[in-house]
Amino acid sequence: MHRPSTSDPSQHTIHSSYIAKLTSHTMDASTVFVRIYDSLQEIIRSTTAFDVAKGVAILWALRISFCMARRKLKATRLRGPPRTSLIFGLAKDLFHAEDAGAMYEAWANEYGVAYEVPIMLGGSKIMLCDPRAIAHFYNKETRTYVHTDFGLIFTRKNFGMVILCAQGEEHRRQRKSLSPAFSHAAVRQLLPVFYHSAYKAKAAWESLIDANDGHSTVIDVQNWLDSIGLAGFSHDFGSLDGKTNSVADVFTTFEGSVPNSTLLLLATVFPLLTYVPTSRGDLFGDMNRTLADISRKFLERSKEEKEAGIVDGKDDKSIIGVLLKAKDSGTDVQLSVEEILAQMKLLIVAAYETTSVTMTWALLELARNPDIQTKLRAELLAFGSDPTYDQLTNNLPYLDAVVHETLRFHPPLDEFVRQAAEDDVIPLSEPVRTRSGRVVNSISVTRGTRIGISTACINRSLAIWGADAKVFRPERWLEEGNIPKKAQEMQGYRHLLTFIDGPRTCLGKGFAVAEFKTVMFTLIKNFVLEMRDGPDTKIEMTMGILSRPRVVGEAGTKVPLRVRRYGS
Ligand code: HEM
Repeated sequence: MHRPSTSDPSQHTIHSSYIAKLTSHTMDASTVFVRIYDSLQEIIRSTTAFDVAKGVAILWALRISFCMARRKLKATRLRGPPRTSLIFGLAKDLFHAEDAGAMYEAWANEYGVAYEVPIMLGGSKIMLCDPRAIAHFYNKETRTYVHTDFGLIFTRKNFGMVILCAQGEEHRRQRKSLSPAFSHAAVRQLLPVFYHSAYKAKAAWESLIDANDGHSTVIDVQNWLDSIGLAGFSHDFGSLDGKTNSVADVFTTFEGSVPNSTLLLLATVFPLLTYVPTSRGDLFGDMNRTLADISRKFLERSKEEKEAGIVDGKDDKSIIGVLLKAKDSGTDVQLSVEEILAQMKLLIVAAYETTSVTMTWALLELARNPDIQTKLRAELLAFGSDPTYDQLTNNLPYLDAVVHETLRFHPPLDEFVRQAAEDDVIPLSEPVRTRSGRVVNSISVTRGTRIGISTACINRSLAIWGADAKVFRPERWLEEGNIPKKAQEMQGYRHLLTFIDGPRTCLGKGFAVAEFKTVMFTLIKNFVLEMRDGPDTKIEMTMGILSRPRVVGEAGTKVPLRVRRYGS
């Protein structure tokens, strides 16, 4: 069908005749409304995709010019690295970098603890590498500093209305309803579930060794789905039994699927591009459907069990049990069924991917640092039987040190970008020099400014963690006064930003640390790990849902280690 463009003069005549009709008579309100509606319909009908694109481009250019003008007038203009591309700024260089944290650290050394990085289409983001600035930022999260439009659209598209994209009061409400599932008391009750999973891994590894020569074998160690399956949903995903299952299948499909960087980076400026079909987008779609299906089944099964009196609602401490209680609570923190389903999908991904990547790194570090592994095993063997929750927390200092050194050295989520919802002044603990050469102790930012924090940079920074920051050295957590003053100024969980800080700090960090320690206790006590191809084996980063380590030359995300039964 022929669709006339708005540049067609006849169309302008139609519009002006409508307006003339609207203004030349005295009409009642409903007639005016109908005519406005009709004229809007007419305009929409006569608008082509090209017109829409033109309109969006003009609006976008106006918005950028307005923001830039405001920034010029009100914001502190910081120094920073030059752009390498007119279109992408430095965004592509950072996207493809093996260690973006190291790039941010080098720029902090050159330009100071707050600096500006050019990104897409003339935009920029301010990076904060200063404890005082970061504490201020996290104090104001969810109100002054909020998700970028892209972050919101991406999360909503892939998970729905989950806590990750809620802001302000809505975030507080969702957090209050989820918190009971993650209290110390709740995690303490989940400990037997974590041990059950760890023992299943142990049994699986033993059978693999027995099937080989009875002493050792090579095992790909990235396989940890059961814990979250059991603890979160009173459900055994069964991946350690070697059964196939749809959740594990979905995660596996992401192995090696690299996002289209151009499209992804453009979507940070034009968030609607998130909806352009891509093969990775299809994987997210599949994941979403599978997780929605599984979550719905969990929900139905839990309801049936509760109704049949199999599980006492009061005693069901699994995450789904707590979510169901929130649904039925009748209080202001009540969650709708759709919200529960969305949170469940998010939790499966948030809990599984992050914990699994971190544990893989821990096993890798122990395999390439045999002295640390031997020292850890000595502590675990001396302790003897399986520790309780309190003993895991207080009585195994070297295990605690290994876990926290892994969290410091390998944060699975390595950068966060938010945008200012209002103008603000960010205080600094040390002065920086601006573009005009002024020395300032605080920086003014205007509404819309993007603010970035690189966890990888902060956690491994020489300026913050001292001369041995780039070495995996658990001892730093044990020696009196060994955490440098600058690192101590860094708030967050044990001075780390791995779980970020403020109102959005990871709800599952107690869960993750307890699970991590239980698994390490069981496996390192019973097995000796070595790099399959010797201590110099190269590791590289690849993509799963998050970026993950793999041994160079392996397919997918494989980390094959030689696993020997301890004492054999
Ligand atoms: C080593 C493991 C983990 C790491 C490093 C980690 C890290 C994080 C980080 C950085 C955030 C903030 C994300 C953002 O605001 O953009 C977060 C949020 C969250 N995490 Fe974790 N996480 C881990 C494990 C878990 C586990 C095991 C669970 C649940 C069982 C969990 C549940 C959550 C939830 C519900 C949020 C949203 C909190 C909110 O928005 O208020 N996480 N996590």
